[in-house]
Amino acid sequence: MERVLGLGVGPLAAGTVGLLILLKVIQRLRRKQNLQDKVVVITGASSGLGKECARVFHAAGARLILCGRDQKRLQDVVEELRNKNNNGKIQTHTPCTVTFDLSSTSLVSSAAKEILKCHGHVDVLINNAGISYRGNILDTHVSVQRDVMETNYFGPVALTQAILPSMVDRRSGHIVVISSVQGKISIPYRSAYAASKHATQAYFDCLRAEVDRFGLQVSVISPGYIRTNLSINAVTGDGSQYGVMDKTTAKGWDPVDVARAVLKAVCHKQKDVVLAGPLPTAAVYLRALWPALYFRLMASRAVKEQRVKEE
Ligand SMILES: NC(=O)C1=CN([C@@H]2O[C@H](COP(=O)(O)OP(=O)(O)OC[C@H]3O[C@@H](n4cnc5c(N)ncnc54)[C@H](OP(=O)(O)O)[C@@H]3O)[C@@H](O)[C@H]2O)C=CC1
Ligand SMILES: CCCCCCCCCCCCCCCC(=O)OCC(=O)COP(=O)(O)O
Repeated sequence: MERVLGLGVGPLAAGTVGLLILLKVIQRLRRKQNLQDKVVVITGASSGLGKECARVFHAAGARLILCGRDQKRLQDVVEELRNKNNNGKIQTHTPCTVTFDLSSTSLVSSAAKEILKCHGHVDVLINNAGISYRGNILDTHVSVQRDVMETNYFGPVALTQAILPSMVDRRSGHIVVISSVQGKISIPYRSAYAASKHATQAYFDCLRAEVDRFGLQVSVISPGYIRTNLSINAVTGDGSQYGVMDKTTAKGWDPVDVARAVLKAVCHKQKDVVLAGPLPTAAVYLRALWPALYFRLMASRAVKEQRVKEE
């Protein structure tokens, strides 16, 4: 009898599992967004991760609107993409550019009007632009804390809120924000940056819940270190440029891999993605599950880093 049952249940179980996997694959394919001809806005498209996102989304056939503060650098990206050979399978488009400083709310709202004029609507908004910070809280002007918040938090908030009504009207749209592992955990000497990224995480989590009923998507991407000019461009406590390529940044992820992960998050409508190695990922869990130990580790990290600076 057992043998009969064994013979009967084995193939039945295997069949059920196979069917479930097939259903999952079909569900995934149905949910997958095709980017051909989609209107994709990328802030901070002149360098680093934003520029790689421009390459990846352009190759996928998206109609890009590239944003940054420097028209010449944006135009260089446009020229590069215009001259790119595609294999003919995907129709690519020459990107538009919109130049503005994210840290000024009034400039952002007029830029949003310009963005909407390009193609009449936006399918995907990638809030990527940002600036980092290096400094001791004791020596940091409050104005620096505010400035980082303006660029990293209020800028994306203002741009998102200016584009959002048109997405709600169309019952369609995807808002992406590039946060950081530092949107989930704070490490010493990054107060302004970590605070701006924590605020970003909170705001976009609220947004996701509020716009779900209109069929809109929100993705928060939290990368670890990426090989870009972020540390060079970082501000210090007195507002001057840090100007150093940190070892952690130089050894970071290739921005191409992060840009591909952003594309995947859009295609598969992923809500919250952490793109980091085992140690930062473990740190995120430790902060949530055993905060006292995490705080101890961070306090000794702060002392060690201070000692290195003083040597
Ligand atoms: N590199 C890393 O280790 C990590 C980066 N990130 C995040 O990735 C995002 C991209 O940074 P990354 O590519 O690394 O750094 P980069 O310094 O290379 O790029 C930053 C981009 O942001 C734009 N930008 C900066 N300030 C403003 C502003 N006030 N208004 C408009 N645009 C502005 C810059 O454009 P322009 O100067 O031409 O205006 C530039 O294109 C940031 O949000 C960063 O926090 C997250 C985790 C790790
Ligand atoms: C169960 C064992 C857990 C052990 C945890 C030990 C704690 C290790 C701390 C690791 C800290 C990782 C910090 C990662 C920071 C990071 O990746 O930031 C990404 C950025 O945004 C980089 O910006 P920056 O300007 O800081 O270069």
